[in-house]
Amino acid sequence: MVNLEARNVVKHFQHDKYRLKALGGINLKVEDGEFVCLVGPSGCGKSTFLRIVAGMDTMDEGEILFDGKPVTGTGPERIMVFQEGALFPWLKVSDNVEFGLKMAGVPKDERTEISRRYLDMMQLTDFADSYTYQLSTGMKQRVAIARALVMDPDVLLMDEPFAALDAQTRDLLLVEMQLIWTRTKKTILFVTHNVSEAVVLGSRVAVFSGRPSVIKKEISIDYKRPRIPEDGDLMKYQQDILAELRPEVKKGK
Ligand SMILES: Nc1ncnc2c1ncn2[C@@H]1O[C@H](COP(=O)(O)OP(=O)(O)OP(=O)(O)O)[C@@H](O)[C@H]1O
Repeated sequence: MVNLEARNVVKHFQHDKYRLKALGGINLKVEDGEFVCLVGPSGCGKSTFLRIVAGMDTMDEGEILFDGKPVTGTGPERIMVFQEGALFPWLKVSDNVEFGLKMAGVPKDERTEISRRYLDMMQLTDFADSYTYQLSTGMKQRVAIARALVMDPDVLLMDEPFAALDAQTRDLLLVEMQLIWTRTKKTILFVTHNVSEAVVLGSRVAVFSGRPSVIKKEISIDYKRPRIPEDGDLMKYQQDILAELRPEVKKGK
């Protein structure tokens, strides 16, 4: 079943006197429980598109449908996972994870039970009472993911969440992310500039063209999980994506 659909999404930005057309008509259908990675040249509008899907930014033309209904703003069914920097340093890890539930008026006992479950899933139980500044970057990123997951959204929107991580931590999180997806069956839209990351995570990869961007090609990754970046059989998919991407990056230069 399709639960998220972008129809001809167009977005301009004003730069002094120049009106920049960022999104040139994005069309994308995402089935319930799919993991779709968005790749494209720098500045093509991936983050802009994700913000529009989240309801945090508006579009000039087109529409986003969730379960067939137009999206008109933010909603609890679509949650953006912010970078680890968006955590609250004055709150303990458990309170960071519970924050959205508290805002939603969920009673303390229930909040604690839910956050314990996700802290366990993210292997953070021993750090529940620590402050976020006492954690490594990878651990903070896991807190940020747990904070989104506790809200039990249908759709998780992730904008380059692993970009600031060292290679080893990223490899661990790539495996964890696949386990989380398998366990929770969430629909995930994941922006990355890293093609290897996209083929490891995605059940499908959508390649954006240069600005004004459209989705140039969608590539299904039908391959067993959990996947690791070193798996040589994934190279074929990477090459297909890079063949689409290279001319777009060159055009932009
Ligand atoms: N608030 C804004 N005001 C003006 N222009 C903007 C704004 N946000 C984005 N843009 C422009 O829109 C285009 C798309 O930006 P966006 O950040 O969505 O691209 P991206 O594909 O996510 O890039 P990257 O991969 O480098 O993060 C860029 O040319 C950028 O300059």
